Amino acid sequence: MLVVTQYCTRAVYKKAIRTLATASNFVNKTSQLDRATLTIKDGPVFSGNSFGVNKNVSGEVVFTTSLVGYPESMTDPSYKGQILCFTQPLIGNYGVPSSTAKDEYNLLKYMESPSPQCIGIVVADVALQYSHWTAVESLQQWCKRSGVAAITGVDTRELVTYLRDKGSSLGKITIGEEYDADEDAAFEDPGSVNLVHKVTTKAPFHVACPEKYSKGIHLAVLDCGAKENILRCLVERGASLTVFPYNYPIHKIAGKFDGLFISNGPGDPTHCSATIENLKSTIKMHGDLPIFGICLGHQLLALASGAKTVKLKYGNRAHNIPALDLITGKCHITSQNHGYAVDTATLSSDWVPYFTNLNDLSNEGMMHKSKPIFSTQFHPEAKGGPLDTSFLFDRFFENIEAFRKSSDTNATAVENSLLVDILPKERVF
Ligand SMILES: NC(=O)CC[C@H](N)C(=O)O
Repeated sequence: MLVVTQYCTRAVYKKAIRTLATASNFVNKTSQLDRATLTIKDGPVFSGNSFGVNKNVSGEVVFTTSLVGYPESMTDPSYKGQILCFTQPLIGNYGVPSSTAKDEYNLLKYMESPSPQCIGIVVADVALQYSHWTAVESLQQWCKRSGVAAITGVDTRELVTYLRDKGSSLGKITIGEEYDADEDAAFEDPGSVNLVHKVTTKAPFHVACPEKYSKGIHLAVLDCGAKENILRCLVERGASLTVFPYNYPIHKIAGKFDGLFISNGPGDPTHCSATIENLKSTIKMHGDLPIFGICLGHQLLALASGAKTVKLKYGNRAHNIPALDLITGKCHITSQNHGYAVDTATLSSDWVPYFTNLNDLSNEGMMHKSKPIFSTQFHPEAKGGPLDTSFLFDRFFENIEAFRKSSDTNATAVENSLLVDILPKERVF
């Protein structure tokens, strides 16, 4: 109260007092919610309360230690089919922003895709009331409306200690009466199917760069489940984008573009064998083309170059993971969400590792020794935050500028000849 009186005008002080009075009347009524159970396959069972859709779900249970960004994480297509546990104990207190608001590039303003991609969430303490200037609904309303099962009241410390010890596990959220082991249905493993197929655009679409920013650059993007902010990071640097389904024979048309970007996406990268073959051909046929891959894009590029990927014990999902730049010796704080990693020891002699994770020493990136190709395991576009490695997009654009100077491609003419005007302007579901 002292703080309030010291720094406020009388009117603001009165308003603050009213707010405090309301807050003291407020009870987070989670005990009035339906019962729910989180069951880990061959592991512990947690009782709690349901605040999401009234539906039982089953999937891989993973955890993120990020403190903010639950709307961005939940709409990240890389979480497709997973049950996501937040270790930050209070989730929902700033509500959920609009799922449909667009920015000046016709990209989603707040979300990474139009709806949640994880099938369930697990929290210690959901905030049923929220406050934020961008919020249009509560986390509870959003989960109910968009079909996400959600359980609160779980000791997430115990759950995460178990997952770190035993590794990412399959699990189920069941709503209603206490869990009955006899009614056990099969645990679904979303990782056993090609999840990229479910999230990729079904047909090419075009994101135009507004004239005032345009540098006349035209990029091809392979959409394996691209986060909206990745597209924004490319367009706001002056490129228009033609975004292709993940298995499009990109090698056949890559020569018409100023660069190729390969996006993030869900599941095991080895499921995308057509993409891996297409990338192999692209690198062989278009040796000077600048290429940049993020997360799954990095793993696909590594597989195309002959390296191998491995499944991590429990993955890296956080917004504060240190990655050492092996070229400059600088350490960057990075945003991550992945369960697989490239095995550095298997990189072929044409490639060098670019970054290393300073927590578990796993591979965080690679770079071709002579071609303008590099990729990172972490997310330089980082929604939500931190932005430390956004310079990698600038680096990609430096490669693009150098390529444009040395090649005679007229991207604008090619863009027109591809009839991009008649392509859809957003992802095709
Ligand atoms: N964010 C991503 O692109 C994730 C890549 C891959 N699905 C993994 O889990 O490792």
